[in-house]
Amino acid sequence: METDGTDGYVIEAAELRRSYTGGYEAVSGITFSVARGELFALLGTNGAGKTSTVELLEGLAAPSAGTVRVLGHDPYRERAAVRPRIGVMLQEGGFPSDLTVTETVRMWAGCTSGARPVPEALDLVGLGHRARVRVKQLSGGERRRLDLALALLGRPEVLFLDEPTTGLDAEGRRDTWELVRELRDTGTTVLLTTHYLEEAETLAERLAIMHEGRIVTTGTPAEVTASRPSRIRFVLPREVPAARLPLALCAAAEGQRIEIRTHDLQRSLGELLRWAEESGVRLEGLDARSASLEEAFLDIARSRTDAELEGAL
Ligand SMILES: Nc1ncnc2c1ncn2[C@@H]1O[C@H](COP(=O)(O)OP(=O)(O)OP(=O)(O)O)[C@@H](O)[C@H]1O
Repeated sequence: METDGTDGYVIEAAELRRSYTGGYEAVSGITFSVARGELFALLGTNGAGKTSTVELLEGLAAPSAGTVRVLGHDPYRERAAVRPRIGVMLQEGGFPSDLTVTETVRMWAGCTSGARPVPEALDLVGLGHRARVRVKQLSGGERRRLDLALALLGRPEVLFLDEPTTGLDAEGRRDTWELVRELRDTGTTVLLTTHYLEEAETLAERLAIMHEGRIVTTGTPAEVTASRPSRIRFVLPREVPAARLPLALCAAAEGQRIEIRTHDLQRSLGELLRWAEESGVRLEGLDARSASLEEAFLDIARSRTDAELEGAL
């Protein structure tokens, strides 16, 4: 394997910016790095700038400012050095739809150095049984898998997956997760963008959440969720007003529906259950859960918007 000259980081972005014609800045100075063999997820609200960022990393466009290195090279200026070592799964592959699955992969293999045998690539993504089918007859999920087969064809050291499981059913999604994990376990570095927070929570070792062109938070999934509150929800019986809840439990009430947000789930839940027991109150639909990435994400999107609103006043 070639040395990357990067002290273990195979992707490095520093103060990266990207402006489109007309001056709109979609990426506004982001800095992050991905270590060899790491699975890093880039998350964000719609239009946050994820695809614009990934295209810079893939060398499909040049940044308007800042630097990007992939495997120690500038992926735009030194494309010839980088391209054979990366695999790219775009959001929409766009294949000639009259070709069969095998013909499509074979055609792609012709442009890929050291390509895997076609049957191996198809088996990897669970498309072996569809080898003779024309691309136009594939389902949306099967097309996504064909996209993935093409990205994996050259046994890439760095794999870019842009929304890899969009359109896949639950089983297909889990199969793809399994495959992505196997690739990571064999040393492939993976940069993933996704709208599915569960996907990022399950797969990513580290992640960054983007909002309006900036990275708002970054860390391991546990670090990103750690600062967020856990929550307890339940419905009080009609005859018990929310005001009767213990003062220490800071709760939001919508009629009889109660939501408690807490940084000490065990203590708050214990206190609530003791009170309910002593008062003989039944808590309907009781649900207690630790902060998830989804809540962290929503919190970030909301608080940023609130902060911006306050700033604008
Ligand atoms: N070619 C372009 N010209 C002008 N603006 C663009 C272009 N491509 C994207 N944008 C704008 O840049 C911003 C970021 O888009 P981008 O596709 O990178 O976001 P994203 O995070 O990938 O969004 P999504 O999750 O919706 O796919 C958006 O406001 C988008 O409208």
